[in-house]
Amino acid sequence: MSFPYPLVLFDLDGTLVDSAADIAEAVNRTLDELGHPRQPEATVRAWIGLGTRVLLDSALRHAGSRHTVDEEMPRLMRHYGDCLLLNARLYRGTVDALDALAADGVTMTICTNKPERYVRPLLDAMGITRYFDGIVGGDTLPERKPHAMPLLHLVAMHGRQVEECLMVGDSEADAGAAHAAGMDLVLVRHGYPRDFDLEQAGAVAVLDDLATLPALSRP
Ligand SMILES: O=C(O)COP(=O)(O)O
Ligand SMILES: [Mg+2]
Repeated sequence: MSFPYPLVLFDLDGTLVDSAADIAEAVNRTLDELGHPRQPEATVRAWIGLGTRVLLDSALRHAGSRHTVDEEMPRLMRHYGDCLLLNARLYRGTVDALDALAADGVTMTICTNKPERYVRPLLDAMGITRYFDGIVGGDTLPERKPHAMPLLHLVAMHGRQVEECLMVGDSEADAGAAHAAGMDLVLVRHGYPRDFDLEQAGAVAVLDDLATLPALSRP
């Protein structure tokens, strides 16, 4: 193996899959049904990354809604499932990176804040399920990113030490979780980073294209 980390934890939305248009459509169908104005995708992108409760809470607050997250989660989840595969696509370089790492013997997992039941259907539709050995979603464990728990769960599942593992993500949640776990971090520039300076996040690399990931060397 030439890649310096035998276990890689990939974030999903904004890192491997460009899913913002579908998430925005799910939010907009929800807002529409509640009588609130639809929002541009650019606005919704800033609400992605901390899980679907934060997504809905952000949308309802932005709309000045009297509806609550607890009441309206089932509505959002219905639309989320309906919209999951409308426009989703892999980022350029994703398959190249996964192929090269797999050929090198690297074990790969998914560590996402997306609800777990939507993760595998999305991976299946993108044709990349076979690369991953272990999936943790935003509702799999009691804590989600930026907590360290989902990362440490995957590390333990594979019997690895944190020092042997790399988190690859796009957002503050990924950076926060990696730092909390004491894990090295790579960030991509093509995702949904909210109010967050990728260059100042303590990443070992910030990539324009995932295809360059397999050439990463350790700091
Ligand atoms: O669902 C979210 O909030 C974001 O999902 P991610 O962790 O794959 O970026
Ligand atoms: Mg992400």
